[in-house]
Order: sequence, then C-alpha cells, then structure tokens
Amino acid sequence: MDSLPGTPPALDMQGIGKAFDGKPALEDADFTLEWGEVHAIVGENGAGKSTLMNVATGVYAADSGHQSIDGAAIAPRSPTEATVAGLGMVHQHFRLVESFTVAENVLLGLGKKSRVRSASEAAALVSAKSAEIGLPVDPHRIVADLSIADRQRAEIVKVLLLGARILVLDEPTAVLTEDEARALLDFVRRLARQGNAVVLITHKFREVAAFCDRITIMRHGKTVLSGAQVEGISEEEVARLIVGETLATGGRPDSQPGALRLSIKALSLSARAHGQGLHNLELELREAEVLGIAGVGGNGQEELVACLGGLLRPASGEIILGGLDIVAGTPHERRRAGLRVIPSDRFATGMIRELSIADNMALTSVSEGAFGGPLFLRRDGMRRKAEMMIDAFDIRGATPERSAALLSGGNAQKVLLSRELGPGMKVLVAHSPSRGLDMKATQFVRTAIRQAVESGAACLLISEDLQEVLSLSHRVAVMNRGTIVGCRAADDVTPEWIGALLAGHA
Ligand SMILES: Nc1ncnc2c1ncn2[C@@H]1O[C@H](COP(=O)(O)OP(=O)(O)OP(=O)(O)O)[C@@H](O)[C@H]1O
Repeated sequence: MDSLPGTPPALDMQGIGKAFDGKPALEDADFTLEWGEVHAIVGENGAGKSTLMNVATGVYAADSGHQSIDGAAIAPRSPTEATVAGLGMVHQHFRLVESFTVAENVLLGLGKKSRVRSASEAAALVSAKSAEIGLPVDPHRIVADLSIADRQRAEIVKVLLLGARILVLDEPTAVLTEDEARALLDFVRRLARQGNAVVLITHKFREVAAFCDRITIMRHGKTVLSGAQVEGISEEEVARLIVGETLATGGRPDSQPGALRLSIKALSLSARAHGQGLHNLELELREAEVLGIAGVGGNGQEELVACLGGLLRPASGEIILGGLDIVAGTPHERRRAGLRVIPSDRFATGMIRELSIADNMALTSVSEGAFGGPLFLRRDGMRRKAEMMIDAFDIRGATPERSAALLSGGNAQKVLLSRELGPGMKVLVAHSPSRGLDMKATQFVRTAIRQAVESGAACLLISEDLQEVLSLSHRVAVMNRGTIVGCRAADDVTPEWIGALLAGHA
C-alpha cells in the first residue's frame, strides 16, 4: 500500500543500530511504514523485532541511524514523547496499573499537562473513543478484574487517546483465543483503512496473509526483506528468509508406549473457587508416550496443570505417579517423584524475571542441596552449570549473570526446558510449550520433548494448537468444561470427532 505521492511515510527508520552490553541487537536495520497500511514485522525469537519498535517508541535510544514520524525527524527519548508525536505501542506485557480503573489509567497517561482533570472526564473520553473505533471498553472496570482481551483493548484505546495514529502491536494475538484474535485483527485493518497505520509483530503467517498489506522480515538484528507486498509471497519463502536455512520437519516420537506411568482418578476441583474447576477427570499416561490434550482454552487446562504441579489442592481424586499417590504432596515432593511442569505462562510460575539466568536454571536444585547449603551457595558451580546449559540449548545472547527478564520468549523457554528436562524426569506436563515462539524455537521445543519421550519419559501435552497436539501425540484426549470428554489414537482423530465432543458439551 503506497501513500499518495508526496505524502511522507508514517514512520521511517534508516540504518538503526543498537547494542546491549556490547552485543548487537540491531545492525543497520531499516523500516518504512506507510499511512493506511497494516505492516507485519516477522522474524525468529531474538531477531530484534521488539527492539526495533522499542527504539521507534523511545523505550531505547538507538546507537546509530535516524528516524522520522510523518516526515518530521525525531529521536524520542521516552514512550510519552513518541506517543505525543503520534506513535504508540502495546507491549506483550501490558503496562496498565492493575488497581486502577481503565479511566484512571487514561487520566494517568494523559498527565498533568492535559486539560482532562478527573476520572469521569477520562471515562467519557474512553467511551467516546471506544464507540468511534468500534472496540468495546468499559472505562469504569478495575484493570485487575479484566480478561486479557479486555486489557488489551483498554491499552489500545489508551494509546489512541494519548495521540497515537500509528499503533505498534507486539504479538497481540499470542494471548488471545481464536475468536478474540480475529476480532482484534479485523479492528486493526479497519483502523488502518481509516488513514492510520499499524505495525503488527507476529509469528503467525496466516495473520500476515489474511490481515497485513506488507511484510518486513528480520534476522539477527538486520532487515532481510523490507516492506514487500504480502500478496504474492509464499509461506515457504517467508520461512526461508526467517531462518536462513531449511527446517527439518519433526513428527511423533519414535517410541512404543509401555507401562502405566501416571494415572489420574476422579479428580475434582471446586468451580467456584478456581474458575472452571475440574469434574471427575480421568487420565492414564504410559511411559514413552505423548498424550495430547486438545480443547478450547479456559476449559480447565490451567487448573489441571496447577493440580498436577501441586499449586492447587483438588477437592477429591487421586494422582498416582509410579504407584504412589502424590495428590497431597508438595511441589517439591512431586519433583522428587519425577514430575516436571512447563507452565503456559513462563514468568508467572516457571521462572523469576528478576533473577539471573544461572539462578533460574538452579532454582529447583538449590533446595535439593545440589549447590551446597543455603549459607554457602556454590555460585561458581551454578555459573558453570548455566554455561553448559546455554551451550547445549543454544540460548543465544545469554550469559549466566544476565537477568532472565532480558531473554526473548524463545530463549526464556529454552532456559525453562534446560532445567525441567534434567535428570530424574519421568513425567513431563507441558502446557502450550511453543506459545509465542517462532518456527525455529518451536522446532527446538518439540524436538526436545520428542527426544525425552524416546528416552522413556511420559509427556502430557496440553495445547490449544491442534496442529501441535497432532504432530507430537500418540493419543489425543479432548477437554471440555473441566473434564476429559473423549480419547483416541492420534491416527483416528478427525476435526469432526473433536468438533462433536466440544459441541456435545456446549
Ligand atoms: N534490555 C535489554 N538488555 C539486553 N539485551 C536485550 C535487551 N532487550 C533485548 N535484548 C536482546 O536483544 C536481542 C533482540 O531481542 P528482541 O526482544 O528485540 O527480539 P524479538 O525479535 O522481539 O524476539 P521475540 O520474538 O522472542 O520477542 C536478543 O538477543 C535479546 O536478548
């Protein structure tokens, strides 16, 4: 989509360089966004997509290069400055104050210089904007009470109210259901067609193909394809440019399921206290087997993972691992019995953002005395172990001392895997293990699971990504309303079977 002749681009970035601790995250990167278009930025984890847009929006200062917004040269020193100039970003982790209402957040964002003085005036603005752009947002709700999709919409309305006409969305659909994602992307297209401009950072080619006008591809901090028309570009071509090499396609682990490893009997969890709850859930998992659990998110998947990991205590039922009922065991005791969990939200229960990579890798073994007692922690041992893991799992840009908060999504997942797939693992519970990851990191995660299962581990794979479930599992179970509503060999699974099971309980 070209702007009218003589119209300056919405955003123009040329020759952008940025290094962190001497390591380049961006090298001579270019990006041009026209008014009226949705422009996708794609690239593998750590390619520099977020960093490029963080430079554009004043989160980071570039080391080199220049940029302009609507023809005016600018090097924003803060996100507020960028938003005032017309450029606003909605990050992967939302930046709203949780204890405030949506209107109070907008009031806070508008700042003292604004003529808006009260939360009720801000609320009126939110309602008007929300109606104008067709994005439902209730200004009076407390942010902590909102669903993820509601929060995202609130953040978008806020950014637009602060003056943005260029909207940057960093992997906005990674946290949404399919319906929510479609609604958001429809909105994004409308917004662009009204004369605004949108940058969409995404890993999903189908979003690029269906909703974007042009595409920019990044690899290792550089722009390897700049603003090509989406029409006429194939998924294979995009994949090749993203990774710079061809990927091996994986498949199901080459293993024969053996003896019973884990059995869950009549597991129930109160629905009132814990969202959906669980109802008489029954499962059996064998050694060297992947049992995939398909279903729409919010049907008890989170609760099942929390009950297995020991973060929630079920009202009744048994969880038998290797002949032992672990239902009353602490998370630590379950680990000792060989149970490992990869949660869907890496930083909520898997890792501690504020700690270093080495500390995160040692998190679960420190209490077992692997690195000395609490008073004399052998930090050199932790560092050496972390160096080995960084090497073995090819965690790019990582050093043992670096804060985990600085890892890209794919690399954070690799840190988690390096810790959980360690010795003693008998049952792996993996919840959406490749959510938000690029193709190469996804491939890495699936290969790691496959190898663990081929060495005899049992894996319960819980994922809303049916393709992921089908590509790895020996058997597939369907979860709906807090229970397992059907289970069969993966080869016999059809979309109709899954659809009927989901509808039968709708
Ligand atoms: N504040 C920071 N300090 C140090 N290194 C950083 C910082 N922010 C990003 N990096 C590094 O810069 C590189 C590019 O990261 P960036 O987050 O831009 O990648 P990305 O393409 O957005 O990845 P993802 O798809 O995983 O979000 C990575 O190696 C990352 O670890």
